[in-house]
Amino acid sequence: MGEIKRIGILTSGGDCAGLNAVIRSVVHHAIGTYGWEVVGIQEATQGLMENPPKAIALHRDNIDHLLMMGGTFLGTTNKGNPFAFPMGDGTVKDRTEDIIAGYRQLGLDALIGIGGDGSLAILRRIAQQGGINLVGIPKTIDNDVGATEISIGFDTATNIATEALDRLHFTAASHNRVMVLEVMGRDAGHIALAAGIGGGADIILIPEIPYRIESVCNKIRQRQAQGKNFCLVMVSEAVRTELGDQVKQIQQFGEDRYGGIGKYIAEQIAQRTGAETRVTVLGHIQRGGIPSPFDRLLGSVFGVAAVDLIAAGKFDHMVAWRNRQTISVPIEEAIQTYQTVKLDGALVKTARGLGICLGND
Ligand SMILES: Nc1ncnc2c1ncn2[C@@H]1O[C@H](COP(=O)(O)OP(=O)(O)O)[C@@H](O)[C@H]1O
Ligand SMILES: O=P(O)(O)OC[C@H]1O[C@](O)(COP(=O)(O)O)[C@@H](O)[C@@H]1O
Ligand SMILES: [Mg+2]
Repeated sequence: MGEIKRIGILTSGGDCAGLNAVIRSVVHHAIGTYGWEVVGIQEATQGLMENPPKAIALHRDNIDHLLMMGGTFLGTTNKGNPFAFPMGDGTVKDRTEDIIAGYRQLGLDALIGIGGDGSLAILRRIAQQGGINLVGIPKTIDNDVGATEISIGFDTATNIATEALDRLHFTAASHNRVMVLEVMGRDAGHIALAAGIGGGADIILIPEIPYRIESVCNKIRQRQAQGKNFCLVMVSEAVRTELGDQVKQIQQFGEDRYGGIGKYIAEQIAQRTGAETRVTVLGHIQRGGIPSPFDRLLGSVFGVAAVDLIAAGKFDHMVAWRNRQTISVPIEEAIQTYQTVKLDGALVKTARGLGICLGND
């Protein structure tokens, strides 16, 4: 391995709280401990495609405010597949060589990629083709990256979803309404389950557990019989209709986005129970805002660990959190084991123990 002098860092996929804390941590450790230079690549692979590549030098004197800043000040992308990149004239082009050329032009010896399953798979493929020394850091509010117990952004998103449920609680009780809260998470129900338990939901629907709408309605009737005329229903965005149809919104660039299942569930409840229902779609509120103390901590921990992996020459690995410590795992292992909610796991048992309806009772 050649001597490391200059490393790049980029954020990829959906933004989340805690990304800036990672960047700050990398800059401090790489410069302060190892004396390397650090280059911040803007807008992930899209910044590397440009000529000259979009990047800025990062120094220790202008990063202190980053710890408590949401989003990613480097920018990110979660659209425009680089292997079939839309060129604007209706054609698509494999931009891998352009991205590798951008990396070379910046004179980098290694690259830290902060991303989720999709980003890490993309970055790994490019790194293998270009001989790039890649180290990964897991981030995503969805917490669906395998091989790590937790990723950057999940804690903040869960806090926000919990707070939303707290707020809905009072207005639900005041008006005797069934309040449905739809949260993000893609195909994993981690946010819904964790925030649903933390916020005292009566019903939690996640994509991993097929539900019957009558089971949901029975829970509402049961509460009514106990004199509780309001109900809090947490629904994860990728939950399907009872017939198994996926509710999606097609957006720009032909990309599918989940959204709308909360409305379907609320309508079904209203029709079958006569209850007055309202729907809140939490949306990108979950991704924004100030990082929680835990995400700042995890970001700091992962940043230092990733720099140490580069120093040790342990490339094609991702830092991970397991059993109260940081470890490194092959990126391949992380992207091959998409992490959904375990049906026999502690949180499902907890929800059932609390009498929360998961839709299949
Ligand atoms: N460099 C990239 N260019 C275009 N799309 C990307 C890029 N990185 C990730 N994506 C897309 O963004 C979406 C989310 O990526 P992912 O990495 O899973 O996000 P996260 O990293 O937040 O989990 C996926 O559909 C993925 O294909
Ligand atoms: O910001 P967009 O493009 O609307 O994407 C929304 C999606 O991104 C997320 O917020 C985060 O997903 P990733 O971490 O995989 O990017 C999902 O929960 C949600 O389905
Ligand atoms: Mg993802």
